[in-house]
Order: sequence, then C-alpha cells, then structure tokens
Amino acid sequence: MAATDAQFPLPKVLTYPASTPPLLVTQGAEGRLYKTTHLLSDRPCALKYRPPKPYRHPILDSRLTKARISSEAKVLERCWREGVPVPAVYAMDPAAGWMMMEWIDGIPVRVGINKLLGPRPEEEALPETHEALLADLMKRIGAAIGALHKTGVVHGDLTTSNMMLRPRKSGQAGGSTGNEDEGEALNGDVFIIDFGLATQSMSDEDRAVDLYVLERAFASTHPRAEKLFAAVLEAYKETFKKASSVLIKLEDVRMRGRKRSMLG
Ligand SMILES: Nc1ncnc2c1ncn2[C@@H]1O[C@H](COP(=O)(O)OP(=O)(O)OP(=O)(O)O)[C@@H](O)[C@H]1O
Repeated sequence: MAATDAQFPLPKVLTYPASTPPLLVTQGAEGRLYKTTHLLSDRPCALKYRPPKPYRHPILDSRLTKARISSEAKVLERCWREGVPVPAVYAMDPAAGWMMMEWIDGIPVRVGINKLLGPRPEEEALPETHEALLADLMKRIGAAIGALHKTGVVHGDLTTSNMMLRPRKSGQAGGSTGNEDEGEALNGDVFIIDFGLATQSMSDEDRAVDLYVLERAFASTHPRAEKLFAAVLEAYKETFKKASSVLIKLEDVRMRGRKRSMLG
C-alpha cells in the first residue's frame, strides 16, 4: 500500500527524501509499520510508528507512546545483544513515536505453514514429508523461544504471526532440508518480532503463560499441525536449562485454561 494516503499522515522522519517512497505494511489498532530506506538507501528497514491518539489526553498520550517505544526498543536491544533472533534496532525517537529496525526479508511463520499445508480439510492426515518439515520448523521455534526466555524476557503475545521466517541463502550452512521444493515455504531462520507487550521476567509462571499463549494460538491457527507442537517444547527444553520447571508450570496453566473454558 502506498504510504501517501491522507488518512495516514506520515511521521515527520518519513517526509525527508529517500531512495524509495515509504511503504505502509500494516495498520494496527495502536500503530503502523512502514518499510523504508530513510536510514540508508540500500538498506530497507522497518519503521514502527505509534501516531498520536486524538481520544487521549495529549500529555498522557505522549507519555504513553514514549514509554512504549522505549520499552520495546530496550527489550529488542537486550535480546539482540544476547543473540536472540530478533530484528536489530537501528534508530529511534520515542518522543516522536517511532523506532527503526532491521527489515526481516521473509514471511510470517503463519503464512509459511499455511502455504505448506494448503487448503486441505482439518481431518486429513499430513503426508510424512510435511510432518518432517513442520517438525523441523517447530524445533527452530522452540530454540528461539528458549533463547528469548534465557535472556529474562517474556514476549507476551507469541503467535505464528509474530514470528518471521527469513530464507537462508543457498550454500548457507543448514539451509537444506532435503525436500527443497516442498520445504521452501518453511526454509529459513526464525525471527521473533512485535515486542510491544514484552516484559522482563524470570518467573516460571510468566514463561509458562508465554508458551501457553503460543500453544493455543497454534492450535486455532493450524489445527492440522497441532500435534507437532510438542516439538516446540522439546527444542525449548534442549535450549534452555531452566525449562523443566517451566514445563511443569505449563501443566498448571493448561489446567486453569481448561477449567476456564469449561466454565465458559
Ligand atoms: N522487522 C520487520 N521486518 C519485516 N516485517 C516486519 C518487521 N516487523 C514487523 N513486520 C511486519 O509488520 C507486521 C506488524 O508488525 P508488529 O506486529 O510489530 O506491529 P503491531 O502488531 O502493529 O504492533 P503492536 O502489537 O505492538 O501494536 C508484522 O506482522 C510483520 O508482517
């Protein structure tokens, strides 16, 4: 979508000359995501912008926006420094409501999985090759979450839309799955994005809730692949040495979830 629509006035930083016009990628309830080359002409980046909210008191609004942008950037920087696969933060102006980060040139994990599964009915069994490809992706997801939790960060909104798959270039180690054509949709490194609800926490409960949110989201978005979710937890356990107590807590969280859904 062209970003010049009068309905969405650009943040000032995107009104300066650049090698390509900014592109509005998504418009959510809280913010917008642009693809832009405003930082360097040959390096696209993602600009997250939280525009002023006319329904909020202006002082409160600017304080909230500033705090949210700063907090998201701080968490991303911490993760990036510790080797968690997240986009690098390039620049920010919290008072103006924006943060510029590395553009992950790939597709959301949700799209990759749906591409592989195709529009088949829910009850149809998965071919073995698909199971293997999905299990491999699940392991990459589990390892990414393990690395995240290891740094003392919980995401707060883990879904397959908040993870991107960046394809590995041919010849790059680990790029081959053995099923090149079919596996293409799921090939690549998993990056976790959207840290708008992330917090710093070392608690088993918070970590377990993070996993539970993903488990529920996965079951409703990809019911045909639900049973493969166990591979996420296996890889999580292999990556994160405090995983055992989190997984015990996860049992409690699931139980509470079941009770809640029985009570309606
Ligand atoms: N670094 C990135 N590189 C490429 N695409 C991105 C990047 N960050 C976000 N996106 C794309 O933009 C979409 C929206 O981003 P994001 O989820 O961070 O925003 P949001 O949902 O509006 O945020 P919030 O929930 O904090 O209000 C993502 O689903 C993804 O497709």
